[in-house]
Amino acid sequence: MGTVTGDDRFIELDDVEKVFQVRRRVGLLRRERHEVRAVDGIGFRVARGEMVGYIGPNGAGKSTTIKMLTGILTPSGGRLRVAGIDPSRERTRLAHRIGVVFGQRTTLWWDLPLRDSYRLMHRMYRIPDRRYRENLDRCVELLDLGALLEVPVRQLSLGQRMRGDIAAALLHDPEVLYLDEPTIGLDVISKARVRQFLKELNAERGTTVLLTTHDLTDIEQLCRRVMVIDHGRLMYDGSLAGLHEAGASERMLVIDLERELPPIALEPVPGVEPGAQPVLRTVKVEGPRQWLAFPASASAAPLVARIAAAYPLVDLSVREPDIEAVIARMYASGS
Ligand SMILES: Nc1ncnc2c1ncn2[C@@H]1O[C@H](COP(=O)(O)OP(=O)(O)OP(=O)(O)O)[C@@H](O)[C@H]1O
Repeated sequence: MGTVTGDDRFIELDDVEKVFQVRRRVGLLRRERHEVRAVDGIGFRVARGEMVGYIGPNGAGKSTTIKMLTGILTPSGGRLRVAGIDPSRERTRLAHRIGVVFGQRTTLWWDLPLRDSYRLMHRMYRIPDRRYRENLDRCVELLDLGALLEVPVRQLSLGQRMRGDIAAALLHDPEVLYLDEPTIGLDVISKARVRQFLKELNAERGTTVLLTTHDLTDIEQLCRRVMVIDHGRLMYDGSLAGLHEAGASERMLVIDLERELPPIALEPVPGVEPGAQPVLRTVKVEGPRQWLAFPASASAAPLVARIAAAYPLVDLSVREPDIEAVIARMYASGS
């Protein structure tokens, strides 16, 4: 078995830094060296079996962190361990214990049918036959890959390819899975399927998951804990509700009524303190459609039920605030 390590610090970073030396052109001929501190002194622990969101604006240092965790990049400073292993020193040994999915790139062979890519991985990772077959069968079933196995990867849609990539990352039973934007560009149904699969994986196998995303719904549905990074530093580590509170952010109900009506206004719920009731704020009314903002930390379901009881509701959706907006408000409120 692998290196023994405390389960509460399965992933461990202490004051980790990554500094890139870049040359920048100054004027026509001169080039100047300067430093980019992509990761600037980050420390955190992730326990075995946790599912953690790792979010932040573009260029914050997320991918650089993940690359250090996989051993692709060596930290410039600090200490980093995954399952007790120093990734950059023992990258190959670690590779047998981790899985990585980059939403924007594929690890599959472009010209080969999915099944052949998996066969290659079977050999590359020296996965025991039985384990390989069991894992493949399970992924094929849960990710609905049956009809796609003989299709060359280049002919797959983005959502199909992503499911194919997730299966590829799991064939060797990794203990840790790093997901970099796993639902980017997917339609609603594919997103739901990927999220459901990850939830089951985590619940059944106890796989530790570190998830980078710009989609707050991913976090909301999958992660009890979220870390926010910006300019290479950890800005927040806690629950999503806590993040919403820190950012005082709002979600939006988009309501389609049967006909055009004045802005929706709800009667207060009897017996509940006025201060404890979520406040609905009308943002826009356009014909029978209304946009209503409510505090992101409040639950949407009771609000929807109250609206449905009082108004002729035809359709509705809940829009999440985007991560950049939440983080911007977090700064503004001085957290
Ligand atoms: N190989 C490199 N050489 C020089 N600078 C780099 C390199 N890789 C990343 N950077 C810089 O480091 C910073 C952090 O980049 P990183 O890719 O980690 O951000 P990110 O949070 O993953 O962003 P995104 O959400 O856009 O993927 C950026 O300023 C980026 O330009």
